[in-house]
Amino acid sequence: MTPDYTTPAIRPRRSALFLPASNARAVAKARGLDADVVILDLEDAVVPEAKAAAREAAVAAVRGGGWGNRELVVRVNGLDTEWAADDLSALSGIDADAVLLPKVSSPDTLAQARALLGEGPALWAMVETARGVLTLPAIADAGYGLAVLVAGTNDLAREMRCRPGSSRAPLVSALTGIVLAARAAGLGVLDGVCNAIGDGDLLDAECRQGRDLGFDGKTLIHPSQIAAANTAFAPDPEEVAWAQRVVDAFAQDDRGAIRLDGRMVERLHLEEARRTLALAGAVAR
Ligand SMILES: CC(C)(COP(=O)(O)OP(=O)(O)OC[C@H]1O[C@@H](n2cnc3c(N)ncnc32)[C@H](O)[C@@H]1OP(=O)(O)O)[C@@H](O)C(=O)NCCC(=O)NCCSC(=O)C[C@H](O)C(=O)O
Ligand SMILES: [Mg+2]
Repeated sequence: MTPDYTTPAIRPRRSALFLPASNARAVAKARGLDADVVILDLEDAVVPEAKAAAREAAVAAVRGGGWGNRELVVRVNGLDTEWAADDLSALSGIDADAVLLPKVSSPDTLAQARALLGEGPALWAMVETARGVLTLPAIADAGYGLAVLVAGTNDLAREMRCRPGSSRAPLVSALTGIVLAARAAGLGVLDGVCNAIGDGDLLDAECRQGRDLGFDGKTLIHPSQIAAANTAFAPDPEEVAWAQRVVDAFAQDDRGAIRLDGRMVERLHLEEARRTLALAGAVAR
């Protein structure tokens, strides 16, 4: 039977922390951090001379356990590089939650990766090439155990030759496209990284923007960024209180649309409210 890689229950993915798999100190530290997802990187954060050692370290880190409820993901090198086949075969059959593929520009990349990986971890795909953005529906619908799309804003900005600035305006249409493709295919979706370590205002603004665009969470590069993402991508107390009021109101009134606090509320809002409560409950757990 083909494994079901989609996530039936709500799984918070507010914060997804990248770290080089070659950095033993960071790997040890990550086991105690409050990130929902830890991504051990074999790609851009690891220099060519360290690729083999990083791969061994990633496998050892997965096998070593101690990750608690965090989702553990390994980002492999691009399928067109000399390292990808070894990365994927080393990860086949081990207990990572997912393998993150960089620079996915077509469904073929997912097919090739799945063939090398065999059954096992889900696939997550980075959308960070112009071609990848233009091919989004086919990628998102391709199957092969694809569970999450991840925006790669650094590579995308480089390819587009745009200047995102603090508003990220030049990237917004691509970010929206990534969210739309993920939602249409029932996938999770994560925003790109904020490179400015120590600029709390910029990080907060990017987190709010990502949340408002519809992302589930944000990829991060430093432990100091986790708290901001965890706060921004969790329902706040007012949202939770409103969601509970919507659920309670529909329990008393079975019409399709009702009036609550001077606003029209429909059954679609009830679904949304139930999701908010489920996410808040999952975060609390
Ligand atoms: C960016 C860094 C290189 C900064 O490193 P450094 O200045 O050494 O950090 P600190 O001195 O502030 O570190 C303090 C302690 O925290 C640990 N640490 C640092 N970063 C991490 C981390 N990401 N995860 C876990 N722990 C971390 C340090 O080890 C220190 O610990 P201790 O000594 O015990 O106190 C560095 O932060 C870093 O390497 N970040 C991750 C870089 C990375 O993975 N990049 C690739 C992914 S992003 C990407 O590729 C984007 C995408 O593809 C796109 O195209 O957009
Ligand atoms: Mg990238």
